[in-house]
Amino acid sequence: MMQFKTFLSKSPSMQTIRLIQTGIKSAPGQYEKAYINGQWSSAISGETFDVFNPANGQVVGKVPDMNTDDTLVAINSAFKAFQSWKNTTAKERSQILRRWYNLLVENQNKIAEIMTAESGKPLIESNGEVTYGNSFVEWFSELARQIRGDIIPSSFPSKKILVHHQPIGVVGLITPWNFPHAMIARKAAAALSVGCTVVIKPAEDTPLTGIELVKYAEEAGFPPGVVNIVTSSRENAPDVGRLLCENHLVAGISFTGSTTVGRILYKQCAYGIKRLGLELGGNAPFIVFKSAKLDTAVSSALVSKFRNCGQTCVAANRFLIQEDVFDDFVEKLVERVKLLKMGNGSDTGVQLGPLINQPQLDKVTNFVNDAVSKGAKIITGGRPATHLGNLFYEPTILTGITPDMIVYNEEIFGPVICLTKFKTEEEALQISNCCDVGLAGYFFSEDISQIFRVSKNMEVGMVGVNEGLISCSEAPFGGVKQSGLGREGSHLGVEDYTYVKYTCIGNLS
Ligand SMILES: NC(=O)C1=CN([C@@H]2O[C@H](COP(=O)(O)OP(=O)(O)OC[C@H]3O[C@@H](n4cnc5c(N)ncnc54)[C@H](OP(=O)(O)O)[C@@H]3O)[C@@H](O)[C@H]2O)C=CC1
Ligand SMILES: O=C(O)CCCC(=O)O
Repeated sequence: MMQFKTFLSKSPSMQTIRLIQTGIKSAPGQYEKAYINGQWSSAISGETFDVFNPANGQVVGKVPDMNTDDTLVAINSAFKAFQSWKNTTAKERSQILRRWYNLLVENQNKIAEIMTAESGKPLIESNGEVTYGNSFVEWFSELARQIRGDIIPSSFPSKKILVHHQPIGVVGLITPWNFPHAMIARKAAAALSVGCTVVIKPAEDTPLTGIELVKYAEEAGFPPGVVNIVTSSRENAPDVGRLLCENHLVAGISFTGSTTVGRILYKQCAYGIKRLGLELGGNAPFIVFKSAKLDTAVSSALVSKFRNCGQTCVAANRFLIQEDVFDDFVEKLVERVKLLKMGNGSDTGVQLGPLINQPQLDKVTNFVNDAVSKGAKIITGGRPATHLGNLFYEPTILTGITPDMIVYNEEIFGPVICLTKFKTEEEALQISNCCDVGLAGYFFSEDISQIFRVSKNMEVGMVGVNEGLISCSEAPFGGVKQSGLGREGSHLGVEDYTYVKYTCIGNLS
Protein backbone atom coordinates (compact mmCIF):
# COMPACT_ATOMS: atom_id res chain seq x y z
CA MET A 1 0.00 0.00 0.00
CA MET A 2 2.83 2.39 0.80
CA GLN A 3 3.95 2.52 -2.78
CA PHE A 4 1.04 4.77 -3.73
CA LYS A 5 1.41 7.01 -0.74
CA THR A 6 4.88 8.02 -1.73
CA PHE A 7 3.51 10.03 -4.62
CA LEU A 8 2.30 12.58 -2.15
CA SER A 9 5.70 13.38 -0.79
CA LYS A 10 6.93 16.81 -1.79
CA SER A 11 10.17 15.64 -3.33
CA PRO A 12 10.80 12.53 -5.45
CA SER A 13 11.79 9.48 -3.46
CA MET A 14 15.15 7.82 -3.91
CA GLN A 15 13.31 5.08 -5.73
CA THR A 16 12.03 7.50 -8.38
CA ILE A 17 15.45 9.00 -8.81
CA ARG A 18 16.94 5.53 -9.22
CA LEU A 19 14.28 4.62 -11.78
CA ILE A 20 14.89 7.72 -13.78
CA GLN A 21 18.62 7.20 -13.63
CA THR A 22 18.35 3.69 -15.10
CA GLY A 23 17.56 5.40 -18.39
CA ILE A 24 15.64 2.34 -19.67
CA LYS A 25 13.21 3.47 -22.35
CA SER A 26 10.99 1.38 -24.57
CA ALA A 27 11.87 2.06 -28.19
CA PRO A 28 9.41 4.62 -29.56
CA GLY A 29 6.95 3.13 -32.00
CA GLN A 30 8.34 -0.40 -31.59
CA TYR A 31 6.15 -3.08 -33.23
CA GLU A 32 4.94 -5.62 -30.73
CA LYS A 33 3.03 -8.81 -31.46
CA ALA A 34 0.16 -10.37 -29.62
CA TYR A 35 0.48 -13.90 -28.23
CA ILE A 36 -1.78 -16.76 -29.23
CA ASN A 37 -1.17 -20.49 -28.74
CA GLY A 38 2.42 -19.92 -27.70
CA GLN A 39 3.20 -17.89 -30.86
CA TRP A 40 3.95 -14.17 -31.09
CA SER A 41 1.47 -13.20 -33.79
CA SER A 42 0.42 -10.37 -36.07
CA ALA A 43 -3.28 -9.90 -36.80
CA ILE A 44 -4.61 -12.26 -39.49
CA SER A 45 -5.85 -9.13 -41.28
CA GLY A 46 -2.37 -7.60 -41.07
CA GLU A 47 -3.90 -4.48 -39.45
CA THR A 48 -2.14 -2.61 -36.65
CA PHE A 49 -2.82 0.39 -34.44
CA ASP A 50 -0.56 2.89 -32.75
CA VAL A 51 -0.22 3.41 -29.03
CA PHE A 52 0.31 6.99 -27.84
CA ASN A 53 1.87 8.67 -24.84
CA PRO A 54 -0.95 10.83 -23.48
CA ALA A 55 1.58 13.27 -22.02
CA ASN A 56 2.85 14.40 -25.42
CA GLY A 57 0.98 12.50 -28.15
CA GLN A 58 4.10 10.62 -29.29
CA VAL A 59 3.69 7.14 -30.72
CA VAL A 60 5.25 4.69 -28.24
CA GLY A 61 4.26 1.43 -29.88
CA LYS A 62 2.35 -0.35 -32.60
CA VAL A 63 0.38 -3.54 -31.99
CA PRO A 64 -1.78 -5.95 -34.02
CA ASP A 65 -5.37 -4.84 -34.45
CA MET A 66 -6.98 -8.21 -33.96
CA ASN A 67 -10.58 -9.05 -34.62
CA THR A 68 -12.88 -12.03 -34.16
CA ASP A 69 -10.80 -14.23 -36.50
CA ASP A 70 -7.78 -13.96 -34.22
CA THR A 71 -9.92 -14.20 -31.10
CA LEU A 72 -11.43 -17.45 -32.34
CA VAL A 73 -7.96 -18.92 -32.78
CA ALA A 74 -7.11 -17.79 -29.25
CA ILE A 75 -10.29 -19.34 -27.81
CA ASN A 76 -9.68 -22.65 -29.59
CA SER A 77 -6.08 -22.73 -28.39
CA ALA A 78 -7.10 -21.91 -24.85
CA PHE A 79 -9.72 -24.64 -24.95
CA LYS A 80 -7.22 -27.20 -26.21
CA ALA A 81 -4.67 -26.14 -23.60
CA PHE A 82 -7.29 -26.36 -20.87
CA GLN A 83 -7.59 -30.13 -21.41
CA SER A 84 -4.11 -30.63 -20.00
CA TRP A 85 -3.66 -27.49 -17.85
CA LYS A 86 -6.67 -28.50 -15.73
CA ASN A 87 -4.87 -31.75 -14.89
CA THR A 88 -1.66 -30.14 -13.68
CA THR A 89 -1.09 -30.33 -9.96
CA ALA A 90 -1.62 -27.31 -7.76
CA LYS A 91 2.09 -27.48 -6.98
CA GLU A 92 3.03 -27.24 -10.67
CA ARG A 93 0.73 -24.26 -11.21
CA SER A 94 2.00 -22.62 -8.06
CA GLN A 95 5.61 -22.99 -9.20
CA ILE A 96 4.99 -21.51 -12.65
CA LEU A 97 3.10 -18.60 -11.11
CA ARG A 98 5.97 -18.06 -8.72
CA ARG A 99 8.44 -18.00 -11.63
CA TRP A 100 6.18 -15.46 -13.38
CA TYR A 101 6.15 -13.37 -10.21
CA ASN A 102 9.97 -13.51 -9.93
CA LEU A 103 10.38 -12.40 -13.54
CA LEU A 104 7.90 -9.55 -13.04
CA VAL A 105 9.86 -8.43 -10.00
CA GLU A 106 13.17 -8.63 -11.88
CA ASN A 107 11.74 -6.54 -14.70
CA GLN A 108 9.84 -4.08 -12.52
CA ASN A 109 11.58 -0.94 -13.81
CA LYS A 110 11.07 -1.83 -17.44
CA ILE A 111 7.37 -2.61 -16.95
CA ALA A 112 6.88 0.65 -15.02
CA GLU A 113 8.48 2.67 -17.79
CA ILE A 114 6.33 1.07 -20.46
CA MET A 115 3.27 1.79 -18.32
CA THR A 116 4.19 5.43 -17.87
CA ALA A 117 4.85 5.78 -21.59
CA GLU A 118 1.42 4.50 -22.60
CA SER A 119 -0.78 5.57 -19.66
CA GLY A 120 0.82 8.84 -18.57
CA LYS A 121 1.04 7.74 -14.92
CA PRO A 122 3.91 9.27 -12.96
CA LEU A 123 6.75 6.77 -12.91
CA ILE A 124 6.58 6.34 -9.18
CA GLU A 125 2.92 5.39 -9.47
CA SER A 126 3.59 2.97 -12.31
CA ASN A 127 6.26 1.44 -10.16
CA GLY A 128 3.71 1.20 -7.34
CA GLU A 129 1.22 -0.44 -9.65
CA VAL A 130 3.78 -3.02 -10.76
CA THR A 131 4.40 -3.89 -7.10
CA TYR A 132 0.63 -4.04 -6.55
CA GLY A 133 -0.04 -6.12 -9.68
CA ASN A 134 2.83 -8.47 -8.91
CA SER A 135 1.41 -9.02 -5.44
CA PHE A 136 -1.61 -10.76 -7.01
CA VAL A 137 0.64 -13.15 -8.89
CA GLU A 138 2.50 -13.91 -5.68
CA TRP A 139 -0.75 -14.24 -3.71
CA PHE A 140 -2.36 -16.68 -6.13
CA SER A 141 0.86 -18.68 -6.49
CA GLU A 142 0.59 -19.21 -2.74
CA LEU A 143 -3.17 -19.75 -2.71
CA ALA A 144 -3.03 -22.34 -5.52
CA ARG A 145 -1.95 -25.03 -3.05
CA GLN A 146 -4.41 -24.05 -0.35
CA ILE A 147 -7.64 -24.67 -2.24
CA ARG A 148 -9.28 -27.61 -0.57
CA GLY A 149 -12.57 -29.42 -0.90
CA ASP A 150 -14.73 -30.86 1.87
CA ILE A 151 -15.97 -34.15 3.15
CA ILE A 152 -19.38 -33.42 4.65
CA PRO A 153 -20.79 -35.89 7.20
CA SER A 154 -23.66 -37.75 5.59
CA SER A 155 -26.90 -38.80 7.33
CA PHE A 156 -26.65 -42.11 5.48
CA PRO A 157 -23.91 -44.50 6.66
CA SER A 158 -23.63 -45.95 3.16
CA LYS A 159 -22.90 -42.59 1.48
CA LYS A 160 -19.94 -40.26 1.40
CA ILE A 161 -20.35 -36.60 0.39
CA LEU A 162 -17.27 -35.14 -1.31
CA VAL A 163 -16.90 -31.55 -2.51
CA HIS A 164 -14.24 -30.46 -5.01
CA HIS A 165 -13.49 -27.09 -6.59
CA GLN A 166 -12.77 -27.51 -10.29
CA PRO A 167 -11.61 -24.98 -12.88
CA ILE A 168 -14.44 -23.67 -15.09
CA GLY A 169 -12.45 -23.68 -18.35
CA VAL A 170 -11.46 -20.90 -20.74
CA VAL A 171 -12.00 -17.39 -19.39
CA GLY A 172 -12.03 -14.10 -21.29
CA LEU A 173 -10.39 -11.26 -19.37
CA ILE A 174 -11.37 -7.79 -20.59
CA THR A 175 -9.36 -5.09 -18.86
CA PRO A 176 -9.22 -1.27 -18.75
CA TRP A 177 -6.46 1.27 -19.34
CA ASN A 178 -6.34 2.74 -15.84
CA PHE A 179 -4.46 -0.21 -14.26
CA PRO A 180 -2.86 -1.92 -17.26
CA HIS A 181 -0.87 -4.37 -15.15
CA ALA A 182 -2.86 -4.91 -11.97
CA MET A 183 -6.20 -5.63 -13.61
CA ILE A 184 -4.67 -8.31 -15.84
CA ALA A 185 -2.63 -9.79 -12.99
CA ARG A 186 -5.56 -9.84 -10.54
CA LYS A 187 -7.70 -11.81 -12.97
CA ALA A 188 -5.15 -13.95 -14.79
CA ALA A 189 -3.24 -15.15 -11.73
CA ALA A 190 -6.47 -16.21 -10.02
CA ALA A 191 -7.76 -18.04 -13.10
CA LEU A 192 -4.45 -19.77 -13.84
CA SER A 193 -3.92 -20.81 -10.24
CA VAL A 194 -7.00 -23.04 -10.26
CA GLY A 195 -6.38 -24.53 -13.72
CA CYS A 196 -8.29 -22.22 -16.09
CA THR A 197 -6.76 -20.93 -19.32
CA VAL A 198 -7.12 -17.29 -20.36
CA VAL A 199 -7.68 -15.01 -23.34
CA ILE A 200 -6.76 -11.47 -22.32
CA LYS A 201 -8.15 -8.44 -24.17
CA PRO A 202 -6.40 -5.30 -22.88
CA ALA A 203 -7.64 -1.76 -23.55
CA GLU A 204 -6.71 -0.03 -26.79
CA ASP A 205 -4.88 2.73 -24.91
CA THR A 206 -2.57 0.42 -22.91
CA PRO A 207 -1.81 -2.88 -24.65
CA LEU A 208 1.98 -2.65 -24.26
CA THR A 209 2.06 -3.34 -20.53
CA GLY A 210 -0.17 -6.39 -21.06
CA ILE A 211 2.09 -7.72 -23.80
CA GLU A 212 5.10 -7.24 -21.53
CA LEU A 213 3.41 -9.25 -18.77
CA VAL A 214 2.68 -12.06 -21.18
CA LYS A 215 6.33 -12.15 -22.31
CA TYR A 216 7.28 -13.03 -18.75
CA ALA A 217 4.42 -15.53 -18.52
CA GLU A 218 5.88 -17.31 -21.55
CA GLU A 219 9.35 -17.23 -20.01
CA ALA A 220 7.92 -18.58 -16.75
CA GLY A 221 6.83 -21.71 -18.58
CA PHE A 222 3.06 -21.61 -19.07
CA PRO A 223 2.42 -24.14 -21.85
CA PRO A 224 1.22 -22.84 -25.26
CA GLY A 225 -2.44 -21.81 -25.25
CA VAL A 226 -2.69 -21.38 -21.48
CA VAL A 227 -2.09 -17.61 -21.62
CA ASN A 228 -3.18 -15.69 -24.73
CA ILE A 229 -3.37 -11.96 -25.35
CA VAL A 230 -5.44 -10.48 -28.17
CA THR A 231 -4.83 -6.78 -28.83
CA SER A 232 -7.59 -4.88 -30.58
CA SER A 233 -8.55 -1.32 -31.37
CA ARG A 234 -11.59 0.36 -29.87
CA GLU A 235 -13.36 -0.28 -33.17
CA ASN A 236 -12.94 -4.06 -32.87
CA ALA A 237 -13.46 -4.30 -29.09
CA PRO A 238 -17.26 -4.80 -29.19
CA ASP A 239 -17.00 -7.71 -31.66
CA VAL A 240 -14.12 -9.31 -29.80
CA GLY A 241 -16.06 -8.89 -26.54
CA ARG A 242 -19.21 -10.39 -28.03
CA LEU A 243 -17.33 -13.43 -29.33
CA LEU A 244 -15.75 -14.02 -25.93
CA CYS A 245 -19.16 -13.80 -24.27
CA GLU A 246 -21.04 -15.93 -26.80
CA ASN A 247 -18.58 -18.62 -27.90
CA HIS A 248 -19.55 -21.93 -26.34
CA LEU A 249 -15.94 -22.85 -25.57
CA VAL A 250 -15.60 -19.88 -23.21
CA ALA A 251 -16.83 -20.68 -19.71
CA GLY A 252 -16.61 -17.25 -18.16
CA ILE A 253 -15.76 -13.58 -18.50
CA SER A 254 -14.09 -11.25 -16.04
CA PHE A 255 -14.38 -7.56 -16.86
CA THR A 256 -13.21 -4.33 -15.29
CA GLY A 257 -14.43 -1.12 -16.84
CA SER A 258 -17.47 1.08 -17.29
CA THR A 259 -20.92 0.12 -16.05
CA THR A 260 -22.22 0.71 -19.59
CA VAL A 261 -19.98 -1.97 -21.09
CA GLY A 262 -20.55 -4.21 -18.06
CA ARG A 263 -24.29 -4.21 -18.82
CA ILE A 264 -23.61 -5.17 -22.45
CA LEU A 265 -21.43 -8.09 -21.37
CA TYR A 266 -24.00 -9.22 -18.80
CA LYS A 267 -26.62 -9.43 -21.56
CA GLN A 268 -24.26 -11.19 -23.95
CA CYS A 269 -23.36 -13.77 -21.32
CA ALA A 270 -27.00 -14.46 -20.51
CA TYR A 271 -27.73 -16.94 -23.30
CA GLY A 272 -24.80 -19.18 -22.45
CA ILE A 273 -25.34 -18.63 -18.69
CA LYS A 274 -21.66 -17.78 -18.52
CA ARG A 275 -19.82 -17.22 -15.28
CA LEU A 276 -19.34 -13.45 -15.03
CA GLY A 277 -17.19 -11.25 -12.82
CA LEU A 278 -17.81 -7.51 -13.15
CA GLU A 279 -15.79 -4.73 -11.53
CA LEU A 280 -17.62 -1.60 -12.63
CA GLY A 281 -17.82 2.05 -11.74
CA GLY A 282 -18.28 3.61 -8.33
CA ASN A 283 -19.27 6.97 -6.89
CA ALA A 284 -17.38 6.77 -3.61
CA PRO A 285 -18.48 8.91 -0.68
CA PHE A 286 -15.66 10.34 1.44
CA ILE A 287 -17.13 11.50 4.75
CA VAL A 288 -15.24 13.57 7.30
CA PHE A 289 -16.98 13.62 10.68
CA LYS A 290 -16.25 16.30 13.23
CA SER A 291 -14.22 13.93 15.46
CA ALA A 292 -11.84 13.06 12.61
CA LYS A 293 -8.13 13.76 12.61
CA LEU A 294 -8.17 16.36 9.86
CA ASP A 295 -4.58 15.92 8.76
CA THR A 296 -5.18 12.19 8.26
CA ALA A 297 -8.38 12.95 6.36
CA VAL A 298 -6.62 15.46 4.10
CA SER A 299 -3.71 13.13 3.28
CA SER A 300 -6.13 10.29 2.61
CA ALA A 301 -8.23 12.54 0.39
CA LEU A 302 -5.19 13.25 -1.77
CA VAL A 303 -4.31 9.56 -2.10
CA SER A 304 -7.85 8.49 -2.78
CA LYS A 305 -8.63 11.25 -5.25
CA PHE A 306 -5.42 11.83 -7.13
CA ARG A 307 -4.08 8.31 -7.60
CA ASN A 308 -3.84 7.92 -11.37
CA CYS A 309 -5.09 11.50 -11.73
CA GLY A 310 -8.50 10.51 -10.36
CA GLN A 311 -8.99 7.75 -12.94
CA THR A 312 -9.73 5.02 -10.44
CA CYS A 313 -13.03 3.28 -9.82
CA VAL A 314 -12.46 3.49 -6.06
CA ALA A 315 -11.52 7.20 -6.15
CA ALA A 316 -13.35 9.40 -3.67
CA ASN A 317 -16.05 11.11 -5.71
CA ARG A 318 -18.36 12.89 -3.26
CA PHE A 319 -16.62 14.62 -0.36
CA LEU A 320 -19.05 15.14 2.52
CA ILE A 321 -17.66 17.25 5.34
CA GLN A 322 -19.44 17.86 8.65
CA GLU A 323 -20.22 21.57 8.97
CA ASP A 324 -18.22 21.99 12.22
CA VAL A 325 -14.92 21.14 10.47
CA PHE A 326 -15.73 22.16 6.90
CA ASP A 327 -13.69 25.39 6.78
CA ASP A 328 -10.64 23.86 8.48
CA PHE A 329 -10.70 20.84 6.19
CA VAL A 330 -10.99 22.98 3.06
CA GLU A 331 -8.17 25.25 4.13
CA LYS A 332 -5.78 22.33 4.75
CA LEU A 333 -6.87 20.58 1.56
CA VAL A 334 -6.38 23.59 -0.70
CA GLU A 335 -2.93 24.15 0.70
CA ARG A 336 -1.90 20.56 -0.17
CA VAL A 337 -3.59 20.47 -3.58
CA LYS A 338 -1.82 23.64 -4.67
CA LEU A 339 1.52 21.93 -4.03
CA LEU A 340 0.85 19.01 -6.38
CA LYS A 341 3.17 18.86 -9.36
CA MET A 342 1.57 17.93 -12.66
CA GLY A 343 3.48 16.98 -15.82
CA ASN A 344 4.99 14.25 -17.94
CA GLY A 345 5.02 11.14 -15.76
CA SER A 346 8.61 10.33 -16.59
CA ASP A 347 9.87 13.69 -15.28
CA THR A 348 11.34 13.88 -11.80
CA GLY A 349 8.97 14.84 -9.01
CA VAL A 350 5.77 14.71 -11.07
CA GLN A 351 2.80 13.58 -8.97
CA LEU A 352 -0.04 13.97 -11.46
CA GLY A 353 0.00 12.99 -15.12
CA PRO A 354 -2.40 13.66 -17.99
CA LEU A 355 -5.80 12.10 -18.49
CA ILE A 356 -5.71 9.05 -20.71
CA ASN A 357 -7.38 10.38 -23.86
CA GLN A 358 -9.51 13.12 -25.38
CA PRO A 359 -12.89 11.63 -24.37
CA GLN A 360 -11.70 11.55 -20.74
CA LEU A 361 -10.56 15.18 -20.93
CA ASP A 362 -13.85 16.21 -22.55
CA LYS A 363 -15.81 14.33 -19.92
CA VAL A 364 -14.02 15.99 -17.00
CA THR A 365 -14.26 19.42 -18.64
CA ASN A 366 -18.01 18.98 -19.24
CA PHE A 367 -18.63 17.76 -15.69
CA VAL A 368 -16.88 20.79 -14.18
CA ASN A 369 -18.53 23.23 -16.58
CA ASP A 370 -21.92 21.71 -15.79
CA ALA A 371 -21.32 22.12 -12.04
CA VAL A 372 -20.14 25.71 -12.42
CA SER A 373 -23.12 26.59 -14.63
CA LYS A 374 -25.39 25.30 -11.83
CA GLY A 375 -23.71 27.36 -9.11
CA ALA A 376 -20.60 25.45 -7.97
CA LYS A 377 -17.67 27.61 -6.90
CA ILE A 378 -14.13 26.88 -8.10
CA ILE A 379 -11.68 27.06 -5.17
CA THR A 380 -8.70 26.04 -7.28
CA GLY A 381 -8.14 24.66 -10.79
CA GLY A 382 -11.25 24.27 -12.90
CA ARG A 383 -9.82 24.05 -16.42
CA PRO A 384 -7.50 22.10 -18.71
CA ALA A 385 -3.79 22.75 -18.07
CA THR A 386 -3.09 23.45 -21.73
CA HIS A 387 0.44 24.72 -21.08
CA LEU A 388 1.43 21.13 -20.19
CA GLY A 389 -0.15 19.35 -23.16
CA ASN A 390 -3.48 18.47 -24.71
CA LEU A 391 -4.72 16.04 -22.07
CA PHE A 392 -3.87 17.68 -18.75
CA TYR A 393 -6.57 18.96 -16.39
CA GLU A 394 -5.71 21.07 -13.36
CA PRO A 395 -6.28 19.53 -9.92
CA THR A 396 -9.57 21.12 -9.00
CA ILE A 397 -11.64 21.80 -5.90
CA LEU A 398 -15.30 22.76 -6.15
CA THR A 399 -17.73 23.76 -3.40
CA GLY A 400 -21.45 24.50 -3.49
CA ILE A 401 -22.28 21.10 -4.99
CA THR A 402 -25.97 20.30 -5.44
CA PRO A 403 -27.77 17.05 -6.38
CA ASP A 404 -28.68 18.30 -9.87
CA MET A 405 -25.01 18.43 -10.90
CA ILE A 406 -23.44 15.61 -12.92
CA VAL A 407 -20.42 15.51 -10.57
CA TYR A 408 -22.75 14.60 -7.71
CA ASN A 409 -24.30 11.66 -9.52
CA GLU A 410 -21.60 10.20 -11.72
CA GLU A 411 -18.08 8.88 -11.45
CA ILE A 412 -15.84 11.84 -12.39
CA PHE A 413 -12.69 9.86 -13.28
CA GLY A 414 -10.55 12.96 -13.11
CA PRO A 415 -8.67 15.17 -10.62
CA VAL A 416 -11.73 17.00 -9.31
CA ILE A 417 -12.74 17.22 -5.64
CA CYS A 418 -16.37 18.16 -4.98
CA LEU A 419 -17.12 19.27 -1.42
CA THR A 420 -20.52 19.22 0.26
CA LYS A 421 -21.37 20.25 3.84
CA PHE A 422 -23.60 18.08 6.04
CA LYS A 423 -25.05 18.41 9.54
CA THR A 424 -25.78 14.90 10.87
CA GLU A 425 -24.59 11.32 10.44
CA GLU A 426 -28.04 10.36 9.11
CA GLU A 427 -27.80 13.03 6.45
CA ALA A 428 -24.27 11.91 5.43
CA LEU A 429 -25.42 8.30 5.13
CA GLN A 430 -28.53 9.26 3.23
CA ILE A 431 -26.41 11.16 0.67
CA SER A 432 -23.84 8.34 0.50
CA ASN A 433 -26.41 5.68 -0.18
CA CYS A 434 -28.68 7.52 -2.59
CA CYS A 435 -27.06 6.15 -5.72
CA ASP A 436 -27.28 3.02 -7.85
CA VAL A 437 -23.64 2.07 -7.45
CA GLY A 438 -21.68 1.01 -4.36
CA LEU A 439 -18.04 0.15 -4.82
CA ALA A 440 -15.89 1.88 -2.18
CA GLY A 441 -16.71 4.37 0.58
CA TYR A 442 -14.47 6.18 3.04
CA PHE A 443 -15.06 7.94 6.31
CA PHE A 444 -13.01 9.58 9.01
CA SER A 445 -14.04 9.47 12.64
CA GLU A 446 -12.49 8.87 16.06
CA ASP A 447 -15.82 7.78 17.55
CA ILE A 448 -15.73 3.99 17.85
CA SER A 449 -19.51 3.52 17.91
CA GLN A 450 -19.85 5.70 14.86
CA ILE A 451 -17.13 3.68 13.12
CA PHE A 452 -19.08 0.43 13.51
CA ARG A 453 -22.45 2.07 12.75
CA VAL A 454 -21.38 3.87 9.61
CA SER A 455 -19.32 1.04 8.16
CA LYS A 456 -22.31 -1.25 8.62
CA ASN A 457 -24.74 1.16 7.00
CA MET A 458 -22.70 2.34 4.03
CA GLU A 459 -24.04 0.61 0.93
CA VAL A 460 -20.71 -0.30 -0.65
CA GLY A 461 -18.54 -3.39 -1.08
CA MET A 462 -15.43 -1.84 0.51
CA VAL A 463 -15.07 0.65 3.35
CA GLY A 464 -11.99 2.65 4.29
CA VAL A 465 -12.11 3.91 7.89
CA ASN A 466 -9.51 6.60 8.50
CA GLU A 467 -7.82 5.29 5.35
CA GLY A 468 -7.95 6.38 1.71
CA LEU A 469 -6.11 3.49 0.13
CA ILE A 470 -7.64 0.09 0.74
CA SER A 471 -6.70 -2.13 -2.22
CA CYS A 472 -4.31 -5.03 -1.64
CA SER A 473 -4.03 -8.63 -2.81
CA GLU A 474 -5.18 -10.11 0.51
CA ALA A 475 -8.51 -8.23 0.63
CA PRO A 476 -11.68 -8.89 -1.39
CA PHE A 477 -12.17 -6.19 -4.04
CA GLY A 478 -15.66 -5.64 -5.42
CA GLY A 479 -18.92 -3.76 -5.18
CA VAL A 480 -22.63 -3.96 -4.50
CA LYS A 481 -25.59 -2.64 -6.52
CA GLN A 482 -24.57 -1.70 -10.07
CA SER A 483 -20.86 -1.67 -9.19
CA GLY A 484 -20.58 -5.29 -10.17
CA LEU A 485 -20.61 -8.97 -9.40
CA GLY A 486 -18.08 -11.10 -7.54
CA ARG A 487 -14.87 -10.39 -5.70
CA GLU A 488 -11.27 -10.24 -6.88
CA GLY A 489 -8.14 -10.80 -4.84
CA SER A 490 -8.17 -12.47 -1.41
CA HIS A 491 -9.14 -16.11 -0.88
CA LEU A 492 -12.47 -15.29 -2.58
CA GLY A 493 -10.78 -14.27 -5.82
CA VAL A 494 -10.75 -17.84 -7.17
CA GLU A 495 -14.51 -18.33 -6.84
CA ASP A 496 -15.27 -16.79 -10.23
CA TYR A 497 -13.01 -19.41 -11.81
CA THR A 498 -14.15 -22.59 -10.06
CA TYR A 499 -17.22 -24.84 -10.03
CA VAL A 500 -18.23 -26.67 -6.93
CA LYS A 501 -18.47 -30.37 -7.75
CA TYR A 502 -20.40 -32.58 -5.35
CA THR A 503 -19.70 -36.29 -5.59
CA CYS A 504 -21.79 -38.80 -3.73
CA ILE A 505 -20.16 -42.19 -3.21
CA GLY A 506 -22.96 -44.59 -2.36
CA ASN A 507 -23.65 -48.16 -1.39
CA LEU A 508 -20.64 -48.31 0.85
CA SER A 509 -20.67 -51.25 3.19
N1 LIG B 1 -14.37 0.54 -13.27
C1 LIG B 1 -13.25 0.94 -13.77
O1 LIG B 1 -12.23 0.61 -13.26
C2 LIG B 1 -13.21 1.72 -15.02
C3 LIG B 1 -14.20 2.59 -15.31
N2 LIG B 1 -14.15 3.30 -16.43
C4 LIG B 1 -15.25 4.25 -16.65
O2 LIG B 1 -15.64 4.14 -17.98
C5 LIG B 1 -15.54 5.38 -18.63
C6 LIG B 1 -15.16 5.15 -20.06
O3 LIG B 1 -13.89 4.52 -20.16
P1 LIG B 1 -13.66 3.42 -21.27
O4 LIG B 1 -12.27 3.18 -21.59
O5 LIG B 1 -14.51 3.83 -22.42
O6 LIG B 1 -14.19 2.11 -20.54
P2 LIG B 1 -14.75 0.82 -21.20
O7 LIG B 1 -15.65 0.14 -20.25
O8 LIG B 1 -15.30 1.16 -22.54
O9 LIG B 1 -13.43 -0.07 -21.47
C7 LIG B 1 -12.96 -1.11 -20.67
C8 LIG B 1 -12.54 -2.30 -21.52
O10 LIG B 1 -13.66 -2.81 -22.23
C9 LIG B 1 -13.40 -2.84 -23.63
N3 LIG B 1 -14.65 -2.63 -24.34
C10 LIG B 1 -15.21 -1.48 -24.75
N4 LIG B 1 -16.41 -1.72 -25.32
C11 LIG B 1 -16.60 -3.06 -25.26
C12 LIG B 1 -17.65 -3.94 -25.66
N5 LIG B 1 -18.77 -3.48 -26.23
N6 LIG B 1 -17.51 -5.25 -25.45
C13 LIG B 1 -16.40 -5.73 -24.86
N7 LIG B 1 -15.37 -4.96 -24.45
C14 LIG B 1 -15.48 -3.64 -24.64
C15 LIG B 1 -12.38 -1.75 -23.82
O11 LIG B 1 -11.69 -1.90 -25.04
P3 LIG B 1 -11.13 -0.58 -25.79
O12 LIG B 1 -10.21 0.09 -24.87
O13 LIG B 1 -10.46 -1.15 -26.98
O14 LIG B 1 -12.33 0.22 -26.11
C16 LIG B 1 -11.50 -1.97 -22.59
O15 LIG B 1 -10.68 -3.09 -22.81
C17 LIG B 1 -14.52 6.15 -17.82
O16 LIG B 1 -14.71 7.52 -17.92
C18 LIG B 1 -14.81 5.67 -16.44
O17 LIG B 1 -15.85 6.40 -15.87
C19 LIG B 1 -13.16 3.14 -17.34
C20 LIG B 1 -12.13 2.28 -17.12
C21 LIG B 1 -12.06 1.53 -15.89
O1 LIG C 1 -9.99 1.50 -10.80
C1 LIG C 1 -9.98 0.33 -11.10
O2 LIG C 1 -10.35 -0.06 -12.20
C2 LIG C 1 -9.45 -0.72 -10.23
C3 LIG C 1 -9.06 -0.18 -8.94
C4 LIG C 1 -7.67 -0.17 -8.67
C5 LIG C 1 -7.46 -0.84 -7.38
O3 LIG C 1 -7.38 -2.07 -7.40
O4 LIG C 1 -7.41 -0.14 -6.38
